[in-house]
Parts: sequence; structure tokens; C-alpha cells
Amino acid sequence: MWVCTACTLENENDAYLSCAVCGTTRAPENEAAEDSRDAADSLEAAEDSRDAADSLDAAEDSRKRQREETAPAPRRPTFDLAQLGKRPRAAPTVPAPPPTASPRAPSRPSFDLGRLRSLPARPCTVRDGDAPPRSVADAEVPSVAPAHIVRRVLPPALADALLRKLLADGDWHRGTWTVGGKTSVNARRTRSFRIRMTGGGEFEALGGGADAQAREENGSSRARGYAACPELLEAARFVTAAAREVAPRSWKDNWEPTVAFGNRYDGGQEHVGYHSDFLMTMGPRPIIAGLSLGATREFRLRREATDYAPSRVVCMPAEHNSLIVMSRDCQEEWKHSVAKTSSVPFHAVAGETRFSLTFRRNRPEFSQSATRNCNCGKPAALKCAKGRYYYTCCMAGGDASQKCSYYARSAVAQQEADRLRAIDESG
Ligand SMILES: O=C(O)CCC(=O)C(=O)O
Ligand SMILES: [Fe+2]
Repeated sequence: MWVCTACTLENENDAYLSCAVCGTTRAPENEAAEDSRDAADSLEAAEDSRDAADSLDAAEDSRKRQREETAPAPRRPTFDLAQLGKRPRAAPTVPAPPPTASPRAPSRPSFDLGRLRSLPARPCTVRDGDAPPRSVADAEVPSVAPAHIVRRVLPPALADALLRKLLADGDWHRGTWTVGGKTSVNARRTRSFRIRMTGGGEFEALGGGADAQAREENGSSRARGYAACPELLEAARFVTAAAREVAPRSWKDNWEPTVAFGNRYDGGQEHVGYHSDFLMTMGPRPIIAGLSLGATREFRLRREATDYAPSRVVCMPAEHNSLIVMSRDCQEEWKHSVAKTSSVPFHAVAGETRFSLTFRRNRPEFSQSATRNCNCGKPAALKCAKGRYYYTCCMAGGDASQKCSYYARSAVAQQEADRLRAIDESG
């Protein structure tokens, strides 16, 4: 794995000499910074492998093994031993002294059993740098990451009905990406539903046809939108209410999703690697409210180490009928992923299949003012790294190795982000 100096994408394949997204030539210091074992493993895998997708997966596995050896098992609640006040199983060789009446001896255990009991069966966890992961209550998540989790967001019967509808609909699109003439398929399928909120707070379906969100996210010009079923429209009402409830001030009363971008993962090998979502259609500091249906998978948020703070990984169980809302600077400063796993908890209706419907608000008024063309003459993608918004050649539908080196800062996005942040931080 190596990190592009221009757009900060983590390029999974060490065999590539230019960035898979922005095409920037790999800087020598990136190579030097690599762990040589990791690089050798993935290069070997790239040579052995018949197709690019396999070698990317192998490179990701090896990176994950190194980084996340101590990550919590996804299916078990993770309790911090220190928090639980447990002793190791082996009997201590020296018996513990009898309790004394010293005034300094705590009269209560130093751990909060009530708090631990109140954690859900699958709690969220946070891990800073190399420290062991610790469990956090759902209500604490927004204090460790720009995100919220809301469990049981839909009436259960509606969640089940929507899941059955999504399962029955076989028409999910597998996007592709091409590097150096070699085309690989995405490790998940997607489908985009365009919706519109009416005056009364109800949602209606917009017809199918070309869809900007699907095109931007999917990397395929063939991507299109589909009409939403009544269950999805009903779900949109609950998702909107829940997302507004937790939204920062800038979007508290006026956030209305215009699209539900769906993902379908059939089994634990289907996944999406760490990324941030494209900002051109949604604008800066967007709300993305992801409804999970079917088998539970682990949704991860990661922020890289800075001069002031260690890296942080927040793991959230994306379980059936839960909503994970990303907001504030989540797309700007953090990356998210759905981790690959060797064991997916079996869901009674969906088996090992998980769906997510990521509700987003497209902002055409922003896109119109922000759009720029790259050197190839195509609309550029808008991204953000280290607080700077910039345009880069968009890989959608093209060969990533043919991408131009266009890079320009976006003053429009920067101003809009400043405006939204000022509202969020006021009062
Ligand atoms: O499946 C998920 O929860 C995340 C999907 C995602 O990251 C995306 O649609 O951009
Ligand atoms: Fe995403």
C-alpha cells in the first residue's frame, strides 16, 4: 500500500507507479516509507495473480493483517479488561491482601458495571494508535468521530419488508475500474434510487435514467438510477427524521435526501475499502445516512495520525435496521470502509447478504457553481485532503492510467465549507 501525495488515496497495489485516482506519479518517499515486507508480499501476489482484483485484495489483506492484528473480533462484544476490573485467569502466586479499612480504599469498584451492562450486545469500539480498542456507548460515538449510530431506526416490519424487496430485486450493478487497459470488477454491487421529498414530508420516486450520484460513486458511465419501491419511500421518512435529529446545526431542519445510493455485499469477501465519498454532487460537509439491512457487517471510520493526535479507528456494527450517519468533516478528514471478513453472522432472511442504502442530498446549486473541467475536458472530481478542497481528473468510466495531472484548489468549496462550519460551531 502507498499513499498518493496529491490526493491522499491509499493505493492498494504496490505494483502501480501512478495513483489509481488522480494519476499522480508515485513519489520516491512513499516507497521508502513502506514496510518492505508488506511491499514484497503484495508485489509477489501481483505477479502470481491472474487478475488485478485478486492482487488488490491480497495487498489489502496483508496491510490489514499488519495494521489490525489487534482489532476486536467483529461478532463478540468487546470489553476492556481494565474497565471490567477482571484479573487474569491464572491464580496469582501471592494471595491478595485482605481488604483494609484505609480511607483511601475505594468503597466502590473502579469500573462502571451499570455502564457496561447498558452497552448493546455489539458495541462500537474506538482504537487510538496502538492502544487496545475500548467499547463506547452509542451516545459517545459523536464525541470520538463525526458520526452517529441509531439502532432500530425503522419499525421492524418495515425494515423486514424493505429487505425482502431488495433481495427480490436482482438488478444490481457491478461497477468496474480500469488501470493500464486491465479492467477489474468492484467487490460489491450498487444501485441508485432517486427520491424527492414532497411538501407534506412524504417521499415520491423519481423515474429511472442517468444518475449523477451513481456515475460519480460507481466509476461507470453506465450507472443509472432506478425508481424506488413504496417501502423505500416510507423508510426515507424515518431516515430523514433520525438524521435531522442528530444533524449538525447547518442541516438540522433542512436536510432532505434526494438519492438513496444502495450497496449490496454478498458474503464476507465483498467489501469496500477505505475511501471518502466524492463531494461534487453533495457539496462540502455532507450528511450521509446509511441504513443497513440484512447481515451485520463492520463499518469502520479511520482518521490518520496528525502532529497532535494518534490515528483513530472507530468500528461500528452495521446491523439490520441501524442507521450510521456521517456528518461534519467526515468526508474531508476521515475515511470509511466496510471490512472484509471470513465470518458473516447469518441473518434469518438475508443469509450472508447485507444491503446499505446511503441517503444523500445532492445540491445542484452547489455543483453548478463548483464544476470545473480537467485537462481532458471532462468535469473534474471534487475532493478534500488536509482541509483543502481540490479538483482532480475523475476516473469514472475511464482508464485510471490515462488520467491527466490536473490539480486545482476549489475556492467555491472552501467558502461553502467555511460557511457551514461557522453555522455548526455557532451557539
Ligand atoms: O455499505 C456501507 O455502509 C458504505 C457504503 C459506502 O461507503 C458508499 O456507498 O460510499
Ligand atoms: Fe462511501
